[in-house]
Amino acid sequence: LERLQELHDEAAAQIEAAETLNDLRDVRVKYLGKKGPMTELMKGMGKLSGEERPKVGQKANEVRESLNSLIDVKESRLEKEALQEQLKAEAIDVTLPGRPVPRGGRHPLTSVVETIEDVFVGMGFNVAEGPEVETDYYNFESLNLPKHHPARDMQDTFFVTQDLLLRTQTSPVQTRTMEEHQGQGPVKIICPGKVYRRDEDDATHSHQFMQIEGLVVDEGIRMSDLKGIFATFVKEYFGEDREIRLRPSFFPFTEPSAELDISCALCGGEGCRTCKGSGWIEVLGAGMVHPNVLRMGGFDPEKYSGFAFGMGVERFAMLKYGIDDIRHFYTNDTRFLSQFK
Ligand SMILES: Cc1ccc(OCc2nc(C(=O)N[C@H]3CCS(=O)(=O)C3)cs2)cc1
Repeated sequence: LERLQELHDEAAAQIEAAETLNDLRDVRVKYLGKKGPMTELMKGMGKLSGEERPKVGQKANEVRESLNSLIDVKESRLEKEALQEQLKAEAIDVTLPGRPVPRGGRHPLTSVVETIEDVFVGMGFNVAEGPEVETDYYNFESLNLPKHHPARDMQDTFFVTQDLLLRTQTSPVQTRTMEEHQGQGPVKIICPGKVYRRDEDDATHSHQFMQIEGLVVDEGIRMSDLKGIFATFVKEYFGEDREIRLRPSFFPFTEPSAELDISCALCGGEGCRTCKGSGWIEVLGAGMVHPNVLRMGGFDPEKYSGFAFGMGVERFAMLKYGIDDIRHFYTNDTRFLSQFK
């Protein structure tokens, strides 16, 4: 009987000390299994006296039941703990913010072109595009720049062959569009696109840049139409409280010609670094289409008149975003580009 009690206490202690379900199973096999001490004891029952045998048998059953219930209790506790551990490990915090998905973005020049296009399309302009490799005729001659004109100078232009070149402005698209109209107005287009100049790159000059030119040809087009279109464009693009002014200028393809200034947004016209103290910022060039250009485009200058303009896209982007070096647009540095997502 003492032996049975010893066994019970020994096993109970190991059950209590068990840390995993495996430890517990080992204790059950060790004490209650076929080769365990309990079985050994039961084998010895035969040698006991008549009065002792039932007592030992009963004690043995009590020990076995007690150990089984101790094991069951411990087992369910270990299983509960294991489940708690698993739940904690696999817990998902559904309130966490989603992981950002890396995504691309528009190039700043693309978004400036699209914004300016929207304004002019809103005023009834169509968008026209054309080839970047152009003939000498469309890039120069049709724009009233006859052979040997200084603007054709080799130093400014990338020539592919004697007659083929990289366009220095998007004006050829306007000539091509006029030709397609067979002398019938109205023409009302803007021509965005890449242009190329054989020039040393620096903070404000790039050998490749973008332009948006425009052309309106119809009967009775006047300088006031030109001014009206720009008044609307500048207020929509640069803000309602911007003022505009036209300064006389010269271009071979327009007569009279002008340059358009807008009042400086930073100093409101007092003068600052951005507007070099003048209070005004030049944004584009324009003028009434030269009669020779109309004629070469197939329009009768006695019947039709028109105005045209040209603007540098990088200049608009640099004004809008406060960028100080034009080369940022073309070096594909994601530290620069990712600011415009
Ligand atoms: C048939 C045709 C007739 C006339 C045309 O006149 C296009 C014009 N461009 C300008 C002008 O100032 N352009 C510059 C602005 C900044 S820039 O990008 O460096 C080029 C004035 S009038 C075009 C096509």
